[in-house]
Amino acid sequence: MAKGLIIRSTGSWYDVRDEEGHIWQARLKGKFKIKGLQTSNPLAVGDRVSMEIESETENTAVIDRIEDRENYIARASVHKTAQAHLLAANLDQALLIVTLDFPRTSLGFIDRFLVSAESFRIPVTIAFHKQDIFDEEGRDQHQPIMDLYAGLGYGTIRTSAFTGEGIDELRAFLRGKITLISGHSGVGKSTLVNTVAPGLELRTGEVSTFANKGVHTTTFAEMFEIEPDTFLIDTPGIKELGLIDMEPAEISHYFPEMRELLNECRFHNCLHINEPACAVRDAVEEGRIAASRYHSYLGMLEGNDNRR
Ligand SMILES: Nc1nc2c(ncn2[C@@H]2O[C@H](COP(=O)(O)OP(=O)(O)OP(=O)(O)O)[C@@H](O)[C@H]2O)c(=O)[nH]1
Ligand SMILES: [Zn+2]
Repeated sequence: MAKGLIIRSTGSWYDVRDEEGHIWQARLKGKFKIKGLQTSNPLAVGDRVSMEIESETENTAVIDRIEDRENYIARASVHKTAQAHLLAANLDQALLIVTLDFPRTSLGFIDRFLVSAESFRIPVTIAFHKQDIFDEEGRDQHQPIMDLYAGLGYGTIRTSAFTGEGIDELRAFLRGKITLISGHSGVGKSTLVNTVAPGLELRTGEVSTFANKGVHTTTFAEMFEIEPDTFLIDTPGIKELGLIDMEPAEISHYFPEMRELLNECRFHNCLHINEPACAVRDAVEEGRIAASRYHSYLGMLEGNDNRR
């Protein structure tokens, strides 16, 4: 019996890293029931499991137990069934890479990601990348946006793969943790990861997934060990990270600045649109809640998906 961490999933086979760092090819034991969450796939990257070694020579094992998850991320199943598709489990934190230009990441996209992460209880740090591109004025324009998110409890960091700005800080942030890395196409995710972990190719031989520019047809996440006990998760499906089964009245619970006012609205099921005596709308009018955040909120209520 050995304990391990799932670092890769291809559907029915899993790569499981044992405590010595050896990687086994493992399958799930025939009759295996997981209580609780109904998902279209039973296990995901980041799951901690117990396994029985099957063959030392063929390097195979059989998974017979899974430890309770701290958290997980999922997205609506591609086949539109009621079941969610599990993307990854036991994440310590997420790093959202954004660029205020070249290309511009919209605040709506950032807010949507933050709401999803809040719903999955994953703390987020936002990297404002490609700092080298901006002149002094452009750098200054970052500050109110960074202050907004820092004020809401999110980490913020300025980074550049070309000047090295923020790279040491980023390394320290990642050390010893399992981190989900996300950002839309073109923000420089691959470049940043390769700058933070230049030896990644040598260590995993799997870096192609990070650099892969193709259409993401696979929906299986992969975990990269960039240094001992420091893992990055790249989930192909993360761009689809949706507001799974989120009731309209629930969305404001995932805006920290709205959450703390909810008891002050007259109606307990207030949607903060045009109800009387709404504490959230008062806060927006008085500038205590940023207009951009409220705008994102209304967009999510309307089912606007802000994916671009
Ligand atoms: N100026 C500047 N450009 C950068 C920086 N980091 C990455 N880039 C450039 O941004 C472009 C996109 O970088 P990638 O690393 O391929 O971006 P990606 O986010 O992985 O993109 P996808 O693979 O499409 O998801 C490339 O031309 C990079 O050279 C940076 O810090 N500064
Ligand atoms: Zn209200």
